[in-house]
Amino acid sequence: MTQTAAQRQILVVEDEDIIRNTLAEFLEGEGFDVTQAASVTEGLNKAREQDYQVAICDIQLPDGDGIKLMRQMHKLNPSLFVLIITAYGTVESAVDAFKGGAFDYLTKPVIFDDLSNKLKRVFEYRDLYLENQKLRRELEQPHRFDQIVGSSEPLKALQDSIAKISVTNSNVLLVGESGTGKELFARAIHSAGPMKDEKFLAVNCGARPVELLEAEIFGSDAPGASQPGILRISASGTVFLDEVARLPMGTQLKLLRAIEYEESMPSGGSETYQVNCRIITSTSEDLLRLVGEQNFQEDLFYRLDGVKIRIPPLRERLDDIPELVDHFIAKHSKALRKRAVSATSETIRLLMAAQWKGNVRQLDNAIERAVIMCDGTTIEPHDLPPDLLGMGQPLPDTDDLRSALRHYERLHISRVLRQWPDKREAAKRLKLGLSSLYRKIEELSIELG
Ligand SMILES: Nc1ncnc2c1ncn2[C@@H]1O[C@H](COP(=O)(O)OP(=O)(O)OP(=O)(O)O)[C@@H](O)[C@H]1O
Repeated sequence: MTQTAAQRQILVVEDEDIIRNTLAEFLEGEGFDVTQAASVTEGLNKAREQDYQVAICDIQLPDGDGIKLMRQMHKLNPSLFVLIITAYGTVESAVDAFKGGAFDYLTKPVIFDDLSNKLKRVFEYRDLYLENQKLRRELEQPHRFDQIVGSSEPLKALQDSIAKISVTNSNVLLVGESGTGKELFARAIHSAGPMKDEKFLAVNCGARPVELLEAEIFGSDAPGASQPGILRISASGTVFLDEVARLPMGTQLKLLRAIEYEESMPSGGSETYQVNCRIITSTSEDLLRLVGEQNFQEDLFYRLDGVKIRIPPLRERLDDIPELVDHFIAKHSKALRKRAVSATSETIRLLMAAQWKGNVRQLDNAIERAVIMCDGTTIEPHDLPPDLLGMGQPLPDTDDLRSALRHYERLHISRVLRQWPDKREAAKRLKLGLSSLYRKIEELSIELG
């Protein structure tokens, strides 16, 4: 998407006040959103606070050089494009600037026409570059299913499995924590299968009187309570039984029969009917454990477990978060008629450090809230739900100060470690020595993710 000049943010790092102010004035006149910094330290701080699209940096700054600053800013934001300002006639420094990753350079005194042309080029190139990256990501995913967002290695492997299984029309068990996308994957399997034009019918097997549940699944011919039942009306489509472990034991036997003999009987009826559909089941529980506890039929378990797909929790595929965030921002901005278009790198970094016990559904809800709270077009860390990073953790259940301090210490160190998994970096942030950090991890029994 091409942005207008007003949406484009430029950081100008130049120590000479008069040059910096003139540049800023000119750029603002051209419609850019300009932030000024007079040193490496200030420039770096600004780059940490916000993502700029372009930075214009003087090569010589009072506390360091612009090329080093450019390298550090690239680490924070790899899609930042930099124009370096060099003194007139210093070819070597222009070469250094290119080697260091600058897009182009300007010589002092800066000529506005030259600056305008170079900026025009940089933004055109940047749009093409980002578009190209997006296309490349899409091309790298041969089995991409439209609705499934993410390109982490675990998700790619999952998409491969789904692509293979969907064409066979066999029954499938999807195993994954709540909110990982089991229903979404069930729909994807159906839509990529040979019977994609037939019906997809879903039922949640939890919390319902057994008669109602059985009528809904197998049908009922009882007078006054007749129901077709999804196994009967799905014909050769797909039936999705969500949370299959919640089926009562007797109902599980009926399901086993429907799968084994490919036929079923409605309650209160006297004639069997053919079951021709694909049956996709899902569970967030450990079925084998339930079999051990005699809460799940062993035969049904072996039937279902044959073709099983595990959907990894979000914490095992954090690389999907940036794409999911973009996807949910677009979804909610549209629904809420808001202008939010992106999240800052800091926001993404915080999101990647959160625990996500509620998986993708929780991320979806967090972004919805952030889109509502967001004032401008960019989602900032303060727009996120406050309890996301453990700020809303339960209070310690003791009045003893020492235990309470240990409790907070554990929470704080765990949060920093999630955010900075590299222990050296975490120790630096915590202002602890590395060995002290290791000692604390052991003393406080901190689990490492
Ligand atoms: N990879 C993904 N890409 C896009 N949206 C996703 C993805 N995974 C999950 N979602 C979305 O997250 C929400 C939760 O997904 P879904 O209902 O399929 O999860 P579930 O595992 O079936 O949850 P539950 O077990 O609680 O029923 C849905 O809005 C779904 O569209």
